Amino acid sequence: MANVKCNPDLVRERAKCSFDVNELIHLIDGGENATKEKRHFEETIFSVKELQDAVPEEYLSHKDRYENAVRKATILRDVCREYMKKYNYKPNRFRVGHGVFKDVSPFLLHDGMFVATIIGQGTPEQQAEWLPKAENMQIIGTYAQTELGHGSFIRGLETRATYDPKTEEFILNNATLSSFKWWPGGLGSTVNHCIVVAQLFINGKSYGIQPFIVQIRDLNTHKPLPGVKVGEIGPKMGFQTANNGFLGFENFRIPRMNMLMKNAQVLKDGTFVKGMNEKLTYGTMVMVRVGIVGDCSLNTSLAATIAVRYSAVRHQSKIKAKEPEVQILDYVTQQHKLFIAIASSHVFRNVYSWLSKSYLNVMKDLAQGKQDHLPELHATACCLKAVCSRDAGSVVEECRLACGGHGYMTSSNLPLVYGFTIATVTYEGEQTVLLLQTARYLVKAWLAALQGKVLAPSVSYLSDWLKNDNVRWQNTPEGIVKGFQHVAAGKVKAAYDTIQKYIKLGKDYEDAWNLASVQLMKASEAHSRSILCEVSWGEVIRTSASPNLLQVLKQLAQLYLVYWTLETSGDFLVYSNISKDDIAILREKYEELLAAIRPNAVGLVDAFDLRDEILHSTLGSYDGRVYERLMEEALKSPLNQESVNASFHKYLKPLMEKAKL
Ligand SMILES: CCCCCCCCCCCCCCC/C=C/C(=O)SCCNC(=O)CCNC(=O)[C@H](O)C(C)(C)COP(=O)(O)OP(=O)(O)OC[C@H]1O[C@@H](n2cnc3c(N)ncnc32)[C@H](O)[C@@H]1OP(=O)(O)O
Ligand SMILES: Cc1cc2nc3c(=O)[nH]c(=O)nc-3n(C[C@H](O)[C@H](O)[C@H](O)COP(=O)(O)OP(=O)(O)OC[C@H]3O[C@@H](n4cnc5c(N)ncnc54)[C@H](O)[C@@H]3O)c2cc1C
Repeated sequence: MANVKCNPDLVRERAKCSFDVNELIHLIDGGENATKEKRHFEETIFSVKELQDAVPEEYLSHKDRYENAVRKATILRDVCREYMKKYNYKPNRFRVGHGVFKDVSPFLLHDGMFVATIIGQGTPEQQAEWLPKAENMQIIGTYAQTELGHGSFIRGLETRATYDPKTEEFILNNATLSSFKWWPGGLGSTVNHCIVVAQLFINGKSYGIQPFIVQIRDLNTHKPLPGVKVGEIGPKMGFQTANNGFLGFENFRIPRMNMLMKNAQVLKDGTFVKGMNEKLTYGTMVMVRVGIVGDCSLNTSLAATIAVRYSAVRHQSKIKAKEPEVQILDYVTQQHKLFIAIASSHVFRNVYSWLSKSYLNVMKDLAQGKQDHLPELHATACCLKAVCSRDAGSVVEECRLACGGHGYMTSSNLPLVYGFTIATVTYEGEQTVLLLQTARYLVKAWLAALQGKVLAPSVSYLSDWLKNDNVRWQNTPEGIVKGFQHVAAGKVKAAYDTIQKYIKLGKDYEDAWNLASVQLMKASEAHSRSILCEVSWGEVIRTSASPNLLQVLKQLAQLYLVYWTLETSGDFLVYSNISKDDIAILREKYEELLAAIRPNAVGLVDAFDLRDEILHSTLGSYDGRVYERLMEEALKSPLNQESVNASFHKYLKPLMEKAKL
């Protein structure tokens, strides 16, 4: 990239960077070698001509766009397969996926949830049967859980799997419209198999929801099998190429061994054998929620790179009347909009890495029959997924708005990035629903703290606060982290007290919970923010990097802490010992941090190392040829391929002629 002829502003920006951009790239990737491997892989993918679109996708019809996405998905699969064989390298398909599809691959659910559920929910025998076929794409699948009538409340799912001991089969049925599966990615026209989450019935008795692996289309003709009704759900806000679909069954029979039985089993005679914990059936969702935190880091870095580079190139208005128009990045309000995006991406990455380790530890424990840490993992993954996805959506939208009118152009790619980022707020557990899951855990933890019990590490601050809620405020990163814990503890206590108040007024627990649920949700958010602050600050101070880089990483981490303290200063005034003077000091600190980060802004986004092919943006490319690219892309419009459009003769001319009469 270094030899590309760049916009002079970007050249100047790069020259003033105070740290070694390559050092940060290696740090993000996990080492110099990892960067080399990543770049070699990406070079290979993006040099495949067939993966490059001649016409921007947005000009294609819904159908052509889908077919083009499937075409590219299959080529990408082949290239990856060869590459993995040759180099024994497991690539990050999500990163290149943004480049290849711009939007979402119709195989996303195959990779992200179908294969993962076979691994997580299948017995060794079932894995041996299905996994090789799924991994080498002999079968293509998705994860079909949500229905028209139920998504959040999965115990309310209506699809039925009724066991027939005579034939040793399950009979799948969707008797009502609301029971139809609705949303699964790839289901519309791509997949031939599904994980179907259905209510198990044996001898008229319900045994809760269980996962079943179901073939829905003929492998040769791709026709839906008899008894299967399947189709696509139509255009959405984003995810246009994900091929989300609907599905219903009518007396559709599958063999007994198609119930994934790692956790619970149905024996031949219809005996149901309960698993260690029925919530393990929800395991794939926990894994994906962890992954989404990492995805939030990637999505945020895409938007930050586009908006920061554009802001360095774009000149508009003046700060001083007699001086030239400035780069819009010099407006402190612009820095306020954008630097939190850079900082958030680093925070999400660090927290993702921490959360993934917890996830893997809990999986190891579960394999040995230990489930003590599962509730903590579930609670932590829920609130982090909810808050990170919401933050990422807001950050991406702020970056788009920060690009003014050009940010509204599809060719900036910011509308698409927003489309797939904001979807993460809803899928894999709607944000409020997940925050309230964490709130259940927090309320229990609070009760345990009141009883003097030892709490799990992520909530131990509740006990500390109970012992001493009068800690002096300190304007240091550690002091701010403590402050976030005080806010969280104060909010948990207030929500708990509110529940108790309603119970004393004669409400039952469930109604009291609902009445207090705004507070519970806010407590959960505050708990999540305290984890984000504590973990990300902790990771940064433990980072081994050169002094110059470490200084910049600390500035970003501090920016995150100070930004969120100021954003939630009302909470700090209520629940911590912060004073108005402390807030004034933090405001000053915030301005200092923006100024300190300013010279490194372009270097910092360069360090995300997102190739132009991944960014897909007229505004964000490495060379900064913004106006040239905007014009080049505009000229690709089909309306610009003709000097006069047929509508002139058909409609406009007759209209004008009528007006003459
Ligand atoms: C740089 C790296 C990038 C990497 C990127 C990787 C990205 C990966 C992407 C992969 C592909 C992504 C594409 C995805 C597309 C979208 C897919 C989907 O959306 S699939 C459908 C997802 N659906 C949901 O998430 C539904 C949400 N609802 C639920 O999870 C549940 O209904 C509920 C948890 C909200 C409630 O369940 P319910 O049974 O009603 O439980 P209770 O409320 O009664 O709680 C009982 C008890 O159980 C505990 N619990 C609940 N869930 C779990 C769990 N999963 N694990 C452990 N424990 C759980 C809960 O805490 C309660 O405990 P208690 O002690 O009683 O308080
Ligand atoms: C782009 C996209 C891709 C998807 N892909 C898949 C897929 O591949 N497979 C699949 O199975 N599903 C998929 N889904 C479905 C997704 O998982 C659900 O839409 C999601 O879990 C939310 O459920 P819902 O739609 O029922 O929302 P609802 O629960 O109906 O939410 C509507 C409102 O009700 C509120 N609400 C609901 N319950 C409660 C409660 N207990 N307390 C307080 N408030 C509540 C919510 O907070 C929200 O404000 C996808 C969805 C999207 C948008």
